Amino acid sequence: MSDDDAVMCAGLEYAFGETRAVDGLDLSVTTGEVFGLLGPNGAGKTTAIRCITTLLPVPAGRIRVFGHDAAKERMAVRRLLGYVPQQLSADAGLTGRENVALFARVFDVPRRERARRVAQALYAVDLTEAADRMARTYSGGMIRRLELAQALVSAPRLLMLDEPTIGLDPIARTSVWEHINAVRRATGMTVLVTTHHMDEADQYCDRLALMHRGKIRALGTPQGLKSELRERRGPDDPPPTLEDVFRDVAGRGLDSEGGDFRDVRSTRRTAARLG
Ligand SMILES: Nc1ncnc2c1ncn2[C@@H]1O[C@H](COP(=O)(O)OP(=O)(O)OP(=O)(O)O)[C@@H](O)[C@H]1O
Repeated sequence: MSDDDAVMCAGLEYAFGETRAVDGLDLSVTTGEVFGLLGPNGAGKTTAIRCITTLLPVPAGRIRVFGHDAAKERMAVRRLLGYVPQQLSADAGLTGRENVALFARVFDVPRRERARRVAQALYAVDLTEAADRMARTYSGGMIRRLELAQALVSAPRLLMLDEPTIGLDPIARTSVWEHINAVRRATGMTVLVTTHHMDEADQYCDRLALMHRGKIRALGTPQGLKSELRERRGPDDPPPTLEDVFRDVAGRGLDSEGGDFRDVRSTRRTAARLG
């Protein structure tokens, strides 16, 4: 761990009453990588992400973002990051451009640069043509890309995405990832993402942490995690998938509880807000 890391968490704890949502989390995210945080529902991923964004206080342990202490330098940390939460963050009654402009104001993008930066962010997610339409007319994939533009307008060094592709069809999922990667190539931005989709974690993340009951249980590259399990199981077994790695760590599969309900819940939440 070093202060050059984009994110460093040491001994992080966070409890809701009796529930120890994050329970001694040690984590470091290297500058420039796409880091995936995987885990079943309730593993503590969202809570950890919200502590790193400074939306939740840090009751025990330490978090540094590009060397800045999240407990003592909250504003410095906030200026460095863009955050796309699980919940809908776009306003249906505004156009795409107005939604992004709102974030530009909130994140203090200098007034004279705002129009250009808003247009740039919309262009980066392929929403230039739809920019002046009401967000309520957008598809689910377009809304997610709009939320990405909202997070990108402040030119963050660290982009944090909580389940960015939940409820999207495979084409829209690929499109969201292609836009994330294009911005990353252009800017060198670091990405910290939570996902339930093992195929996405495998394909798009440089490194993964498997989180279970508030702690990291396994850490490595997708290939490294699979190879390590293969070595333990022996060459006669079929080559393990990431799902197998997860089952080995957590005692059950990532998709074995609640996935469908979460998708429905998330989709309904989106529909209710935009409808
Ligand atoms: N506001 C809250 N009040 C009480 N308990 C909470 C609250 N938010 C989360 N929890 C609990 O903390 C634990 C961790 O939840 P968290 O949302 O961080 O997990 P997660 O890994 O992000 O799960 P999911 O994939 O469902 O979002 C769970 O047991 C959850 O029920």
